[in-house]
Amino acid sequence: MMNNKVVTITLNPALDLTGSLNSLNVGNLSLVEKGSLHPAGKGVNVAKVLSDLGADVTVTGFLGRDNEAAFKQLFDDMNAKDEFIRVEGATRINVKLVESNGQVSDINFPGVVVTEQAIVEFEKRLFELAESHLYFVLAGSLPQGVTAERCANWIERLHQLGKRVIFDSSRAALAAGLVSKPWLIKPNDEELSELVGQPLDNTQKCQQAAQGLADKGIENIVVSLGSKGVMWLSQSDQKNSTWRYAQPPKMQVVSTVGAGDTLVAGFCWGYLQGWKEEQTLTFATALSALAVSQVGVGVSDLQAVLSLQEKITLNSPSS
Ligand SMILES: Nc1ncnc2c1ncn2[C@@H]1O[C@H](COP(=O)(O)OP(=O)(O)OP(=O)(O)O)[C@@H](O)[C@H]1O
Ligand SMILES: O=P(O)(O)OC[C@@]1(O)O[C@H](CO)[C@@H](O)[C@@H]1O
Repeated sequence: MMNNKVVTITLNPALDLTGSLNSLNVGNLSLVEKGSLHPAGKGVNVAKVLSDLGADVTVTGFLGRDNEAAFKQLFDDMNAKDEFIRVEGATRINVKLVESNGQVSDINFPGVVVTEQAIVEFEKRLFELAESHLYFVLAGSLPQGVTAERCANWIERLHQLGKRVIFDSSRAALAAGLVSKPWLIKPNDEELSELVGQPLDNTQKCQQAAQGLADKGIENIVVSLGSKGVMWLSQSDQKNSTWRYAQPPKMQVVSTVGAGDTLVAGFCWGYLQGWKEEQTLTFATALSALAVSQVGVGVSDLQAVLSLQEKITLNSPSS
């Protein structure tokens, strides 16, 4: 059955201030050639891509009251239902400096302070949304005031309600959230390496690390490998696990910011559409590969994604 509805949760959104420059001179003057400021944050980026693809999106999390206008405008443009809890202060501004060789320096700020009262309000809203939704994408870092354990508890409760939680976070939040059995996680290779506490310098090691997580009861482990593509371990039960590896062609990189969020959105869309796994993987890989040729996220040309999808190579990871 086709299901178009999804909730994205961004506990710590951001306005991204992106500057393109020839090269960054750390500790010295750098001249930005072109700049833009746009509403973002991992869950918001996922929502934007899903909405461009045609999903019925509801967005929630915590948003600072002082600078909400750009977010409200984006949600209106996306036709998304705005269920963000408003909190005192301003949503953070994260700085992204993109050099002409494609290298990105991310300077991420801590974000607003969330009170206990706002958290209680958020919980109420989240579980109301669970009455009418199956898919939840929880993406990004935690603001001050929200502990990794609290976040893990939300995943656990959604899991117990039979919801499909797609979880993309890092550091302590990722480690705590894993215990709550999200339905799909998408670490990049560095995050996976940090999680298992060892370098993952070849595919086999990546595979072993992902298998260890699957053994703990996570059905889908998607490991993003930047320009090298995507490895996916899907395990519907202990006996049936499948490894797939998709590689994109070489792309002209403008900015990689949001590529991971676009990949998450592609996976979610494939599931919402009821596609077979290979179709979902090649589509999501093409979608994210194309995303690196632009600043910000969004799908402006679906035909270009479908053409690129035909150029995605599928292998088993050990080959
Ligand atoms: N240079 C590239 N060329 C082609 N595809 C790319 C490139 N960089 C990223 N991608 C695609 O985007 C996906 C996600 O990228 P990456 O592994 O960098 O995620 P990430 O580290 O979570 O990104 P971010 O946090 O910046 O959004 C990759 O798996 C790949 O499909
Ligand atoms: O602090 P987090 O939530 O880990 O990351 C936030 C962020 O870097 O992620 C997005 C790109 O993935 C950006 O839009 C945003 O600034």
